[in-house]
Amino acid sequence: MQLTISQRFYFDAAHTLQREIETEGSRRIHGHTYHAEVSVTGPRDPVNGMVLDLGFLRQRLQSVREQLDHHLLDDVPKLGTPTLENLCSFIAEQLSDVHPPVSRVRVWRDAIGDACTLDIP
Ligand SMILES: Nc1nc2c(c(=O)[nH]1)N=C([C@H](O)[C@H](O)COP(=O)(O)OP(=O)(O)OP(=O)(O)O)CN2
Ligand SMILES: [Zn+2]
Repeated sequence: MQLTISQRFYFDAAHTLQREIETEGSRRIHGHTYHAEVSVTGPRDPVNGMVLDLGFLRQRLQSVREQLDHHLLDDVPKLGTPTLENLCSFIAEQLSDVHPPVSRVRVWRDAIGDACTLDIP
């Protein structure tokens, strides 16, 4: 039986973005509060009854958060253009050694309802 556990974190960060619409406001440095949810899918360990200790996942998410929170996302190494899409793949890459593996990363901004979901088969 496969089960999915998940954990959320948030970070406040600034960025700029080159776009074809709403160009001026996006090009200026501005900030957002981002929320992220990371899911891990796997079987339960028969001894401890856990897919993965959520405390372990929390520690890993804290180290990802430290790379993003109160940073200018344009300058974060390996992130690329600071879009929701690239934030999903950056977070997944940072957690690529977690076992059982990360099955989904979701990043969203509550203020305007924007969201991106990366499903990892
Ligand atoms: N496919 C994507 N499209 C857009 C992304 C993205 O990450 N992926 N990101 C943006 C921008 O971050 C943009 O700043 C959002 O701008 P806007 O819709 O104008 O929202 P506000 O900055 O006004 O929102 P507040 O959070 O209320 O300040 C655009 N497109
Ligand atoms: Zn923005």
